[in-house]
Amino acid sequence: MIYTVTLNPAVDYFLEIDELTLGQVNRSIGERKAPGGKGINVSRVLKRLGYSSEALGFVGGFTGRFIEDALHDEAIQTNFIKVNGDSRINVKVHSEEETELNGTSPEISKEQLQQLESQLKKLTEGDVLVLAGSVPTTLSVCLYQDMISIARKQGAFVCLDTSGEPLDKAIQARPSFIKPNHHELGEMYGVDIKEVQQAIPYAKDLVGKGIDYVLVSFAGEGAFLATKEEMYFATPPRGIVQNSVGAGDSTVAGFIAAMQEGKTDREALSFSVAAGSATAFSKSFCERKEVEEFSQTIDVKKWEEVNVDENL
Ligand SMILES: Nc1ncnc2c1ncn2[C@@H]1O[C@H](COP(=O)(O)OP(=O)(O)OP(=O)(O)O)[C@@H](O)[C@H]1O
Ligand SMILES: O=P(O)(O)OC[C@@]1(O)O[C@H](CO)[C@@H](O)[C@@H]1O
Repeated sequence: MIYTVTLNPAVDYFLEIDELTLGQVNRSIGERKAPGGKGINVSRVLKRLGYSSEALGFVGGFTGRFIEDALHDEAIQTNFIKVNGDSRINVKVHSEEETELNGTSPEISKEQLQQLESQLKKLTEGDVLVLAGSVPTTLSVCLYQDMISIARKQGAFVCLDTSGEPLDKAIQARPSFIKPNHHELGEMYGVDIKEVQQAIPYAKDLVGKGIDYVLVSFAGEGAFLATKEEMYFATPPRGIVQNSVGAGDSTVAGFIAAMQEGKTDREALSFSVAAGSATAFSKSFCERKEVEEFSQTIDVKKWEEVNVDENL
């Protein structure tokens, strides 16, 4: 079974605004609401790719009910732990640029955290656990690290997509797969990564630390996958970005779907990038058909075959 954990789910409130002006009343010309948070997005994209998963994490209040109902409407199983406060509302403004306003988490008690721990202790060999999104500031930065240790002990394959201190700590517990973007990778090593080739030694270092798959994404510039055996680079398709919210989560979901299908590492990278780009080019999330079509057109090379001057 695939489980996704979102510690801090959200109602994503998308507003389209012609020209956003700070300090003024801005009126939207279009809006929509969706259940959000990175783990939840992974569950939603997995569903579109043909895979069931169970969404775990903490929800509360009227926003929490909206999140659960919306997921059930999409036939996604949930087993959320209920908290007293309201789940946050994250505002995503689409104007000349994309601007995101993300809220904080409702309070989560020790008992509620213990319930999550009990859920993880029920994982079994062959399960996939996805830990994605920020850790609420009231919780320990070591939370993901602790969760990974439990899940790995149970024999689960653990995918992690987070940033900052929780990511630094979590690496020590050796997740099976991580997907930092180039800024997040740079942050881990205290460097500013501007070009793909700069990221290579850091990705290799992470593989050396025992992470089986390190997928580094560079938005429209490409993505590479480092494993013990090989390093592949994929050039994403070209298109018009409609909405980048959830593109990274789609990349994670694409990788998990590819693994479930027994695809090779090269194919898995192409499928993940296809899913990320198909989401970036759509108003909402990718659909399986377009991911398959993009995946056929994506050029994946072994890193040593990449001509940096020609390809980057
Ligand atoms: N301009 C673009 N053109 C094509 N594909 C894109 C573009 N931007 C993002 N993508 C796709 O989305 C994937 C993830 O993008 P990115 O590197 O920005 O990750 P991220 O920062 O985790 O994403 P997010 O914006 O969801 O947080 C890329 O690997 C690529 O497949
Ligand atoms: O505040 P976090 O947990 O870092 O990110 C939350 C979030 O911005 O990430 C998703 C897109 O990846 C959105 O659905 C959600 O609002």
